[in-house]
Amino acid sequence: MKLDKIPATVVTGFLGSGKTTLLAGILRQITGKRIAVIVNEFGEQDIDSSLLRGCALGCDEGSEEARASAFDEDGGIFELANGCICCTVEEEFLPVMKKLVARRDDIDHILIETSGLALPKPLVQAFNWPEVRQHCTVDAIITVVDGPAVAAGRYASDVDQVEAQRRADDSLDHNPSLRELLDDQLSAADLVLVSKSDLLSADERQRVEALVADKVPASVKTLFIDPSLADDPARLEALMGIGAASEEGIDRIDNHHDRHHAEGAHHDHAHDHFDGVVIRLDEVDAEALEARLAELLKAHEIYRAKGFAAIPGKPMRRVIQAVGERLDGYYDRLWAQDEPRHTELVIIGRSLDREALHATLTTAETATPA
Ligand SMILES: Nc1nc2c(ncn2[C@@H]2O[C@H](COP(=O)(O)OP(=O)(O)OP(=O)(O)O)[C@@H](O)[C@H]2O)c(=O)[nH]1
Repeated sequence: MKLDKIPATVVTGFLGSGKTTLLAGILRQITGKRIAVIVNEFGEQDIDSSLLRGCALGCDEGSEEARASAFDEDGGIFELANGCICCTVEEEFLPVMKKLVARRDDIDHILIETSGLALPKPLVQAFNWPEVRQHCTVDAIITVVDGPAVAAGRYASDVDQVEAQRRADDSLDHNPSLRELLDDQLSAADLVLVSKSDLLSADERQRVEALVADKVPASVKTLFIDPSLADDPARLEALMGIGAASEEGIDRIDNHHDRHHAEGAHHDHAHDHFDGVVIRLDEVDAEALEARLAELLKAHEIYRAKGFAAIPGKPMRRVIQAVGERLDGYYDRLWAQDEPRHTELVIIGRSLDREALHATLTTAETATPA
């Protein structure tokens, strides 16, 4: 039986901002991970779920069996089509989460795409319900911002779309303006992805960057993405926090970093370049580690940190994950008898200085290695 919690990534962002494109890219690329997807259609008649369907739990042939055993009826995609997810948390979202919790041995990660009109906070609060909290954890709230729409000032003025959607569905209790929605979605964000950066000029990019920076704290980072990100599974997976706390995930990032630097890689993608480093430490003080991580998240261009820690006197290892202002830790499993008790963290970001990060984190170690 699984002792660790299933991480859930919430992807929010306004209508048409690129949430489904991002999720479909992830589901197409990621292999060997069993991913359940909750998608909140809200008046769109199945479009998003049909795009995603067939990709959940992997698109490759090898996953067919896993799909059949884990999600007989639904293929891994759970549609919440009866209204905006934040207005129907109790009736719609919780029952699906309970269903997933019951099948937790078959699920590695949950991806949730909210409707473009949803306010993410009520959804996140639902993770505090006892049945859900015990087995699931919010990995990150990722807010997708439509770069060209923000650059063109559409969020400030175009309230008509919201009105039209609201009239189309009685269960939408709130009536936010686009500006309010953007503010709310940004204030909940642990990480902001600005989509369609391939369509932005340098000036527009700066405008969007300034607008977002004005609304999020220093720890919450903004990354510009375009469709080419979908061709880069290692970094896409790392960015989304999928599998990064596993030994295998850590090795992949480590190898990718070393190869990348050995090749002196040059990227001219429209999306921001980002990379991962692995930090290895001995036993650490849990509080000190979290405090050091919080400092680093503010001071460096870190998109997320994930891994596990050995805490003195604790027979179980502690999973650590940090993104934006979200810093979580929980004990997931016993250290095996022949397993060395050590701490390993993957840090994903831009222009990362491994030595500097190590120098800060090593102060959380409780004993100097022999
Ligand atoms: N040029 C460009 N187009 C993009 C990008 N991401 C998404 N799109 C396009 O933007 C449109 C909307 O994308 P979706 O992924 O459906 O957006 P969404 O946020 O899921 O939309 P809703 O489900 O309506 O809320 C589609 O036509 C995509 O092909 C991008 O990075 N660059």
